[in-house]
Amino acid sequence: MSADPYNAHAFDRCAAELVANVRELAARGWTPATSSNFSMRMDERHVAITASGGDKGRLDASGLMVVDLDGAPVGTDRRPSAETLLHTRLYRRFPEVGCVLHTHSHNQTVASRLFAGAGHVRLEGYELLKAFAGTGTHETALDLPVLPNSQDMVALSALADAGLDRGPAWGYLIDGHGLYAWGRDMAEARRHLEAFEFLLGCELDLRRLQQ
Ligand SMILES: CSC[C@@H](O)[C@@H](O)C(=O)COP(=O)(O)O
Ligand SMILES: [Zn+2]
Repeated sequence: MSADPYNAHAFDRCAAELVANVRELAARGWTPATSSNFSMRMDERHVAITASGGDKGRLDASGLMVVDLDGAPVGTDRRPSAETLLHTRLYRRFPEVGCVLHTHSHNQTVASRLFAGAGHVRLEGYELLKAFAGTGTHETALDLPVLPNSQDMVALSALADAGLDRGPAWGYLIDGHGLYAWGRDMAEARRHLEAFEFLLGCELDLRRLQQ
């Protein structure tokens, strides 16, 4: 545990935004069985993140804590999300990223299995691609990476980081696991998460209908 001081107001601001949004995402069934984790950047050294375990549909500020960019708890002995390093790696790599959202929806999990062999899901020709920051037309393609799952977060976060060298992305899937999506703030991260969820649902339906 680090004692590195942080601004309590910054934590309260992030906590309020996280609690409201996480509960809404949980109400959609995207966080089954205590799965999923969520974070927001507080400042250049601190991140507010969900503690490990707990029903995300009942999240309140007591289910949130502070970690540094190495994933070490700050000012508490509580256990942060088991997947904290996947969050902090993104905050380290992209100074502009302000929010990381990880969910385990049915669509995300099925798509991660279906497209694991290809290593990505190609999302192409959809109007909703314009939901992704920097995309102004449907006449484009976005490859959502699919990574192999692992319980070794050091290895998995390094793999995710290497995958991002291949091109810009606002998210990745993990095989049999779920989706990570991020953005400059909560509103953008949530827009990206919702767009991925919708587009993955479209891809799954198309495959069913094309059988
Ligand atoms: C309850 S199974 C899901 C977990 O293994 C994990 O993938 C997850 O998303 C939640 O872990 P957590 O440690 O609560 O952040
Ligand atoms: Zn998970």
